[in-house]
Amino acid sequence: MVAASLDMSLFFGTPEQKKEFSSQLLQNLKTRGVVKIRNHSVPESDISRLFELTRQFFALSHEEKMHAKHPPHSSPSRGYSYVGQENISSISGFDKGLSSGGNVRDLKEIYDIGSKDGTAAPNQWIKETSLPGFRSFMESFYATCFQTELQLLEALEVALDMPATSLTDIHLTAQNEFRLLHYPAIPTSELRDGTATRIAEHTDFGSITMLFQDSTGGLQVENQEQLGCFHDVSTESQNEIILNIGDSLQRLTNDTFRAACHRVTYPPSIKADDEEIIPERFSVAYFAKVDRDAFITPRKEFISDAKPCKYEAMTAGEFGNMRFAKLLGGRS
Ligand SMILES: O=C(O)CCC(=O)C(=O)O
Ligand SMILES: [Fe+2]
Repeated sequence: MVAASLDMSLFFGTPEQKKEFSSQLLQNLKTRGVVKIRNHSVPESDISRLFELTRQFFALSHEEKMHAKHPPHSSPSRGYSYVGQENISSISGFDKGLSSGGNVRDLKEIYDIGSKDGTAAPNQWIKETSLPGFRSFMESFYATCFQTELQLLEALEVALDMPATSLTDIHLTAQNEFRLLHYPAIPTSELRDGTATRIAEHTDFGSITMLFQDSTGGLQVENQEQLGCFHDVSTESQNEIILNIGDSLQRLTNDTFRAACHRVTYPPSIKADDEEIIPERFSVAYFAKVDRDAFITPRKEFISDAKPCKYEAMTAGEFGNMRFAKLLGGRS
């Protein structure tokens, strides 16, 4: 099953078109777990610059990147983590009541950025001279993504029949996370015995994730109508946004739709038995988060006698801290 591609210009059209886009969005997230979006409000020129700077960032020397190193106890994540430092298998199955995915190494290096006004944890920057313009571009790209995030949340309010602004109102402090990812080129043999992967199976834990990926391939998402079955999410153009929901929105809607499990492994064109080099891959994930002091408890419109409340009261901040504690436990 392939991920559908939706035209977001409908959202900006007539009220009927907006409704049509919104219900297609929800339907696809419910069944396929992920949807691709084109004609959204992030300018193509910004996405080109984003990939250019992401490549340049990871091409810097280890010392230059370590100038912005992830502080040992930073929660949420901030700054640079080299290959092997963060292994997401420590939180595989986290909110699904499953045991973790064991001790699988992720062969990725990452750089995490939060809001520039955030109080949760300070951003960590490389020297301006290492990559001139990097910081100012990333700060402004964060703000651009925030506007698109609010539009997508509005579309979900429409599709879910929620009161207007009920989702956007709990996202106004923009305490989001923004992650640059680089998966270095590796021989297929590195992934063969299952002790290492590019990124292990997991769900995201914010409300929605907007992902940008290059054309390398390897991203897979669990089919929501056939759990346990993963399908490839290829990309026609790096300008598409790949959208999935996270645990917080699953909780808020009392499982009306579920956070889809996803992972990155071999690109579809390469098989485990081939003796080949898997090319390097770049992606950027923008994780929209519910405001830290807002509750992610199921809202009353999603609770009924037939569908009792599944989750206890908890703020987004408390939920995030729980999850980061687990992730920090898996760091080397
Ligand atoms: O690199 C990708 O395409 C996915 C990254 C991801 O799932 C994450 O960072 O949560
Ligand atoms: Fe993810």
